[in-house]
Amino acid sequence: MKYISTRGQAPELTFDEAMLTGLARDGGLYVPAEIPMFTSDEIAAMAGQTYEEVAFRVMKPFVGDSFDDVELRGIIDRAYAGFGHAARAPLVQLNEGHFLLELFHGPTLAFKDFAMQLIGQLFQVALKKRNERVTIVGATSGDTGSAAMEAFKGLDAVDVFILYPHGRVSEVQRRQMSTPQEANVHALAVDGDFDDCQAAVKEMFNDFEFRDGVRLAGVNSINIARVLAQVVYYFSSAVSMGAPHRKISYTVPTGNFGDIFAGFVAKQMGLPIDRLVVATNQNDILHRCLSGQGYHKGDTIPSISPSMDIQVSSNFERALYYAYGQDAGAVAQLMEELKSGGFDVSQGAMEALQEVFDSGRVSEEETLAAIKSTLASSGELLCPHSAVGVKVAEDERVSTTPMITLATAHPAKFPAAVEDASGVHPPLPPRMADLYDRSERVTRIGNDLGALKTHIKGHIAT
Ligand SMILES: Cc1ncc(COP(=O)(O)O)c(C=O)c1O
Ligand SMILES: N[C@@H](CCOP(=O)(O)O)C(=O)O
Repeated sequence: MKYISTRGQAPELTFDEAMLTGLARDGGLYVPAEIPMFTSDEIAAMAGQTYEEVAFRVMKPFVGDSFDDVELRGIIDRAYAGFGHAARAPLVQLNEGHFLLELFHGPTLAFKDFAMQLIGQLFQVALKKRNERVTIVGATSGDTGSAAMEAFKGLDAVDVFILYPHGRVSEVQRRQMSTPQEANVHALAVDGDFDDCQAAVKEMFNDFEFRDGVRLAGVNSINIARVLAQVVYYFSSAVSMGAPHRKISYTVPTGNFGDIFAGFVAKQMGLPIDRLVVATNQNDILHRCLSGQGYHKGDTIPSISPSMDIQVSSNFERALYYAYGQDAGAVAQLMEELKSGGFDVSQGAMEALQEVFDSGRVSEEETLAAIKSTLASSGELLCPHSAVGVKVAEDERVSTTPMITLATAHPAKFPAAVEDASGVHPPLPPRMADLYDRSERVTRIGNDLGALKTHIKGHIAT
């Protein structure tokens, strides 16, 4: 299996090379040169298998020769051993035809753990074989950062620097990033928003002297391995609902478009997904774009679903690549236009996007109301991001196809908003009960690329 850049000017790589490379050297994002397809029989045979077995079958064609079967099975088993639910990603019913896929039973209580725990293991094995070390720099609006620190803390061959927007993550998210005491993980509170953090990471990748000097790697959804690991739970959930003999739709609380892009990949692999519904909060650039208004940046407005406070949605580039018929030149041109504020999507590409994706936007009041009404009607306490998804799913459901909404984080990560909406204070799981007593270690830093690079170079273990 080979991986190619959405902008067409970077070398073709194998799975492990693409994973360790992160951003392509032409500024684009790696995608599989060909998306593998499963037959109906192969999909049907996944029913009743463990999550780990489904992960093996789904990941194997993407991994190719980069890891042998014994290595891959061991990696998958270690990745999910620490999850707090035997099913890993359990489905619960909210009402007739509407189900919730709980993706928050991992070590940091968000869906990011599914991919991050896996790539933590993949990195370890790959770096050991190559006898190399890397510097991971990541941007987070709260959840990627804590998941990355958890997956990579204490590893010899990796230093991790996580940039998060100062004052714009929840207190639990901040403490999850600032309290690990392992010397190889570093939390950097940047004076800016998530888009500033993500832009800084991409600029570091585009500065080849810095990139090669520190041997830069990325674990944001820039990294194709991250996105592919998220394909697995579309398969595990769909087969448990009757796929391939039944179509399923998904609603996905969306920010950087990685999670829903994983759903797009699952659909291309033959999973009978009917609609993929993008649910946004008031930072609704994706909803506006999918409604035909072009992709034009606005200001990021802080919300009660802070992990989705994103304007430049990194993986939308991958969706555009397919919508433009894999025309890398067209994608490169659009990304050039984005630097000056945005672009309009051609009619053909818009039709291709709308053939797969629907979208909806949810206000702050509606998010609070969705938390309250879902608790009353089903007993499920939602985090604000999942509530955005549930609200859009309820609005968008027009067919008899079952709808699965992805519950992307545990309510205890956002206790203030959840309590405000429902009157219920969601407790942290017992293993994290002392989070507020642990000492914090964080560096406050300006939104200044030079200062960030200097800080990182000065704190890498040699
Ligand atoms: C809790 C939560 N929900 C939803 C999202 C949006 O996911 P994506 O960025 O993959 O669109 C994020 C951030 O990634 C998140 O942390
Ligand atoms: N919401 C994310 C933003 C980064 O997304 P990623 O999927 O590209 O890592 C977060 O929680 O950090």
